[in-house]
Amino acid sequence: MITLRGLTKRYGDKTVVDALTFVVAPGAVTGFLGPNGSGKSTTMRMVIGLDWPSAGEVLVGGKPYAELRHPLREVGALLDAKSLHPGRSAGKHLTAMARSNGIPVKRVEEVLATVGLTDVAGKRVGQFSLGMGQRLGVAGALLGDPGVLMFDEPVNGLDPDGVRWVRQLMRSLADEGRTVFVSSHLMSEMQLTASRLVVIGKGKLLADAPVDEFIAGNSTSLVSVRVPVPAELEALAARLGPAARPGEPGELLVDGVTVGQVGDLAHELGVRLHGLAERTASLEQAYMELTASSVEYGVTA
Ligand SMILES: Nc1ncnc2c1ncn2[C@@H]1O[C@H](COP(=O)(O)OP(=O)(O)OP(=O)(O)O)[C@@H](O)[C@H]1O
Repeated sequence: MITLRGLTKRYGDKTVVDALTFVVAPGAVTGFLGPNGSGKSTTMRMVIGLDWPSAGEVLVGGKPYAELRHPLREVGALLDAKSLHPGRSAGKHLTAMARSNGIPVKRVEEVLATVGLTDVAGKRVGQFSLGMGQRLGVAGALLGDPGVLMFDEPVNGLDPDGVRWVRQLMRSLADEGRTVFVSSHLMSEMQLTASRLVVIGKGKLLADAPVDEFIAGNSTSLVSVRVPVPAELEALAARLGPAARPGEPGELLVDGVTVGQVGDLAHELGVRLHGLAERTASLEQAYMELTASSVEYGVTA
């Protein structure tokens, strides 16, 4: 479990993490979302003691990171996959990590196999592709077999196979009862991977909810109705009033009604339909609506 209580970080007069209070629970993948510069990496860095809070606290399994006796056995993190010694082999890198953290060296082979790098264990890290570097970072996070795992943009640079692999890995780690906290900008991927979401904007908490609840609460579902005859489309639109607005040519988008209600009304008016469907909101839509006012470097159309 990761517990944040009023966690705050200031750089000069800029507050980049602003009084965050939430709990990342075990047994689930929790997605950590927010626009560029919203403070996700800074928050994660404070969890593992790489940055000091200006105020508040963050606990891992009930303790501040500095008080953990065997930190790598409690919390594993992939924060910056590029911060590796380029001249060292993957195997040597992990062995050094294991030795300095009291982890049995036989774990190195196990985690190399888990991330699919066994065959390149002797290769120098400097020759690794971006995806291989990400896999090695994940291996490092898993090395101490920790109960808490944190990944900052883990699918960055991975091919579709790698993306699917990360998704399955995150889910299986959560199924084993671990706490999995993962940041990403890929909404469709988060929708598939996470069961809970924490969303921040300009350092402040915007949402902390199960994915389904988040989508339902931050987006509007619409009914799309397609009418081939323009006069009939107009008649239907007139009866629906302000709830209806034009979509694509020959389409109306209707707010706050069910598919059944629109179908019944069309029947009553003798309007012929070529399509009638519910447009369910995606996580991306819900996220865009929630964070619209928190985007720091956005462009206005
Ligand atoms: N060492 C530092 N000194 C001053 N400002 C910093 C420092 N580290 C981060 N910041 C600022 O803090 C803010 C939050 O940055 P952070 O990297 O945590 O955001 P993020 O949500 O991870 O962004 P991204 O999605 O782009 O990775 C940014 O405005 C950044 O410029």
